[in-house]
Amino acid sequence: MNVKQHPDYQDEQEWLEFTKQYMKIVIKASESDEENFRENMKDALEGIDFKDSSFRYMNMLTNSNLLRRTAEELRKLKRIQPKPYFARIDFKRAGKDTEEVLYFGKASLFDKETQKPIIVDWRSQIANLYYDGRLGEVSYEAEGGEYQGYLSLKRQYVIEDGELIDIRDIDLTTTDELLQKSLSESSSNRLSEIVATIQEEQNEIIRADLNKPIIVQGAAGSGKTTIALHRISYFIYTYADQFSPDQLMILAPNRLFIDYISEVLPELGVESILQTTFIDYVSKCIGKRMKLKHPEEKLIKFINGSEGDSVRWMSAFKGSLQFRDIIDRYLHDILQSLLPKEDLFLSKIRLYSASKISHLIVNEYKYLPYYQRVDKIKRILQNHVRTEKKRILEKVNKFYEERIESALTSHVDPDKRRSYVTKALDKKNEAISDINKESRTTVTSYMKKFPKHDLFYYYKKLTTDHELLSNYGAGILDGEQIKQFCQYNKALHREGCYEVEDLAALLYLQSELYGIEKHLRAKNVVIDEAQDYSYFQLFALRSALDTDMFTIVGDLAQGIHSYRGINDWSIVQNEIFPRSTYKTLQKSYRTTVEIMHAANDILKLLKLELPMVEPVVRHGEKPIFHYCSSSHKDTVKSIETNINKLYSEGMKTVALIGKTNKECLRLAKLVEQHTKLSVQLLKENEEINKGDVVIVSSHLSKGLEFDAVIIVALDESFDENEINVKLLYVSMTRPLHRLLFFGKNLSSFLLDRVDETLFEIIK
Ligand SMILES: Nc1ncnc2c1ncn2[C@@H]1O[C@H](COP(=O)(O)OP(=O)(O)OP(=O)(O)O)[C@@H](O)[C@H]1O
Repeated sequence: MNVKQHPDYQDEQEWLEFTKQYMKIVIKASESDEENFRENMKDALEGIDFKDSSFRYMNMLTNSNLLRRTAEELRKLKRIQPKPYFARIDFKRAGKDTEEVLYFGKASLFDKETQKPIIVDWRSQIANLYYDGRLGEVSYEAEGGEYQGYLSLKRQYVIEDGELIDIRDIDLTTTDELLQKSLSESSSNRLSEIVATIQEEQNEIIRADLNKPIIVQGAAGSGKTTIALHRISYFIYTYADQFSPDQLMILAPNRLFIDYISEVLPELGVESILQTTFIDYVSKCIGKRMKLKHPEEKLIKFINGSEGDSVRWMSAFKGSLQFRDIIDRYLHDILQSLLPKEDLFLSKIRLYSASKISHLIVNEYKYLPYYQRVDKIKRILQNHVRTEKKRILEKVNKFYEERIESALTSHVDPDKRRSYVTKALDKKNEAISDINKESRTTVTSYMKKFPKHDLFYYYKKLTTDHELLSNYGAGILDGEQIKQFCQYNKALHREGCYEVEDLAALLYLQSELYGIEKHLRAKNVVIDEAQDYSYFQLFALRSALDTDMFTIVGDLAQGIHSYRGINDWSIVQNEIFPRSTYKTLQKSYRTTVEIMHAANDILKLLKLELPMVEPVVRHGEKPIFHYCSSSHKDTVKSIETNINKLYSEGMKTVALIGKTNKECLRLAKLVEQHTKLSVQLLKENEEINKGDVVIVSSHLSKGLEFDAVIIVALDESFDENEINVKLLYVSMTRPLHRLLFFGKNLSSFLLDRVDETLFEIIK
């Protein structure tokens, strides 16, 4: 239907014009306010000097705050100007006669005179009425109360560059057309905000109790990444007064992924939030350089089946909560080693007993990391010595003064008297000088007796010292395991290396022994692709950050690091985040029904206890299998022809996925040699170039999406084992619209195990 045929077109057009005009006025006013505040600040700054009155200083601060707020407001309004709102509801509150008409957008705008909303922020409580999806009797919660009413209209708009393009009314029978439209659009390599089409089950997660951790098991393409980012936006909006965005942290699998999500954050009003990877974060916390083995090395060996079972269990063990238990036993003994055996003396007077100091370390300063407790003890002893020194000196003074006084008044021979007094004076001076000298060194030499080792010393000792590990590992590891573990770690240390699996323990030890700097202790954390974390990694993060305010999203079916990662969310919930809410997302929004059905058949091979993924109804072509020709040159030429065809059909982003980097490297060389395609061989720390055909390994493609994907197996097939199946499943769930395979046989992609009606074959 043409938008002009909509019965309310005229009214809607007028409202849009009014909103645009009003925004213009507000923007203009804010710009001139901004200018004024800037001028005021300049004046205040010019006049200010260090002796200046607090009035001028306050004036400058006020203006700078106002300037910041106005600038923020301006930025927000300018950002939403081309699309001021995306939806409307008509809602009659119970007991009221008139209906409220509310327009929802990405920021709020109020009529300055009446204080009535012109645009309501999508993150406000009342917006739930729009997202919850029902017409009729409804209710929503706000500020602790529940509000009832009647929802008579839910309407969506397509507005582009301030022009009203489409109006869609949603009733109980029509499906969400806007969602269908937005899903059928092509991707530009970047995630986008979805505020207009957030679905009910997604809305529940975005707005789930912000004071509790949440764990989300979501199918590939169910919107985990997207909604995690929307939850951050909602958090910032809700807690604008209590939290500043720099107290929030997103942990992503690699820099490529950070780049991929980073564009959508400003769109959601989320700025200056820490985005990092677990490896980078732990390195910063430790604050010392360490050589880390490239995590892919081990993964590749597992993919190729060339890594033995012993490495598998050790990798899993380093990420397990049993390893944490061993470290806890070890920490207990480290604490004991920090307790002094001797008392502290000054001039033979006992100032502090060892038991009192131990009591302070073990009980009073329990809230501090071990070595910070020791530092605190040092400060306390220094203060104590300072005050005690005065007292002791007074006592010494008094002692000699009394002696001298009585000598002076005695009747002994004057010469003897003189000699006695001189000696007494000398003794006094000597004693004073000794006390002064000793007071300067006593604490330092006392503190020297405390062992002082660094993090790596402690960790290395635990992981390579057979006797130590046998002691702490009793009941957890058997003799053979202890031997293997020590040998394996000794070999690593000989290379001067650590591996990713060591980082959980290192982070935990760092936080328990030395502490984490304040600016690194985020108050709220989002972890994406969390299935690749180990239990100990999550525990160490929670413990180091001293908060359980985590949003954890992941998909066990994509757990390609499951040899060391999570395979059961209930353990995470019960043992690490007991306050958490657990949610699942089974609907996939990314890909078509045809592609999802084929991917589901692959997923079945995993025998995981996860339900099959339900695609949102959007049809497309079946996946197509192409036989590779006997010459690689002809194969890549055929790939080129297919890619050009995909472009001509409107696909904007195309990726070639190979199983490993080695396969991709080979493919990239062949493509560059024999075709005219412009390609980018994607690396972990790179940005995606728009317009290039991306060549990416299956494990790195995790989390990304493209309009069309061609999975290629020149030399490396996907075998039927857990890790290969997961990599194939990840690769197959990357496309939005089209999926092609190029391989020697159907079995290269386990398609011989897939229902043959679900894909086509081209010879
Ligand atoms: N409610 C929605 N409206 C429109 N698009 C949506 C919606 N939910 C998800 N999408 C789209 O679906 C795609 C998949 O989303 P996202 O990447 O967040 O999923 P994911 O669960 O993190 O996937 P994966 O685990 O496969 O990486 C994205 O293109 C996203 O924009």
